[in-house]
Amino acid sequence: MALAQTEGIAQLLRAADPALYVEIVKFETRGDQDQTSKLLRHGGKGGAFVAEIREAMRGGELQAAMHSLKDVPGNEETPGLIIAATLPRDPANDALVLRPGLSLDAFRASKGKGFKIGTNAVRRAAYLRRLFPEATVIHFRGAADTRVAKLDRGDKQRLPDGGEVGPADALVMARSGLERIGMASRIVHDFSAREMLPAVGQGIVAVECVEKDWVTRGRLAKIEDASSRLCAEAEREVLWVLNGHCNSPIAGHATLANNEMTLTAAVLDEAGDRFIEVSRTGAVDRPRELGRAVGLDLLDKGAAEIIARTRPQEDSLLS
Ligand SMILES: NCc1[nH]cc(CCC(=O)O)c1CC(=O)O
Repeated sequence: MALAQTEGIAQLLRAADPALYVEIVKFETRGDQDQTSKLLRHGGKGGAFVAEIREAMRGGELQAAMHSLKDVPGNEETPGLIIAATLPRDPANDALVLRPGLSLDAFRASKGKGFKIGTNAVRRAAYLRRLFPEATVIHFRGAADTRVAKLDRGDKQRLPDGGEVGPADALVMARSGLERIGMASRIVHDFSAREMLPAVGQGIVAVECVEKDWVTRGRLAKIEDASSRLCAEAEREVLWVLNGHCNSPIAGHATLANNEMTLTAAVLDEAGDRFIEVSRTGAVDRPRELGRAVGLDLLDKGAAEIIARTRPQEDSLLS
């Protein structure tokens, strides 16, 4: 998935400047291969590996780095670096994939009863518990293609305590991720924002560079998508207001229409019992203001209480 996203950036850069030489440098993505808590302790998904890439940029070995915006923490300082481009947003929604042989009709008829649904994100797990209280939600690790392969093989998931669970009957993943690995044809249902609000930044690829590298910034400015930047700023402001220390599932999604922005954000508890959602519409050119207002609305409505009650998670908090 990371490679597909990076190739997308390279194509845009080459289209903007045909004379530009673009080389993709692959880092051994321990984050993708081995998503154990060992890595997550360094500060989020693949934290150790992101630090290596940033080091290489600061050292001048690389000019730019690709991130899924969703995986960039909302409260992290990255001195000297800047997100110089946000690419046009891919679909932000989550999607349902079924084990071959299972039908959506059967799933619908059962309302999830008897189904084991795998997902890698606390936000998706919380929404699934709300949507399908009778289904069993199981934590499904691994890179996107690994997760689909595990589903198809009927692999069991090993639990931290040594036990096993599964096999899974279904998976919930980002549509954009499935598209990037060429597996969109496996999607049987796209969740609407009403059913399952996406994670902040989901579907947006961000390009980071050294703040003072004006040559690179100039090149990246040419591939910047203004709408996706506006949405990203509004959504990420919500994270900022909720202060990142939040271990509860948070969702946030902005859309633009008629020169206005509508921002919806939610805080859930893991069990899916408690759920606060807020939506506001505002001026398109003041995304942070809107994000701030929505974040404060969430706090007013009791988000802080949900957040305080959620036990710390080692795993991805925001996805
Ligand atoms: N956490 C991993 C991750 N980071 C970004 C995406 C793809 C979605 C995107 O473009 O934001 C995924 C896969 C997933 O969540 O299923």
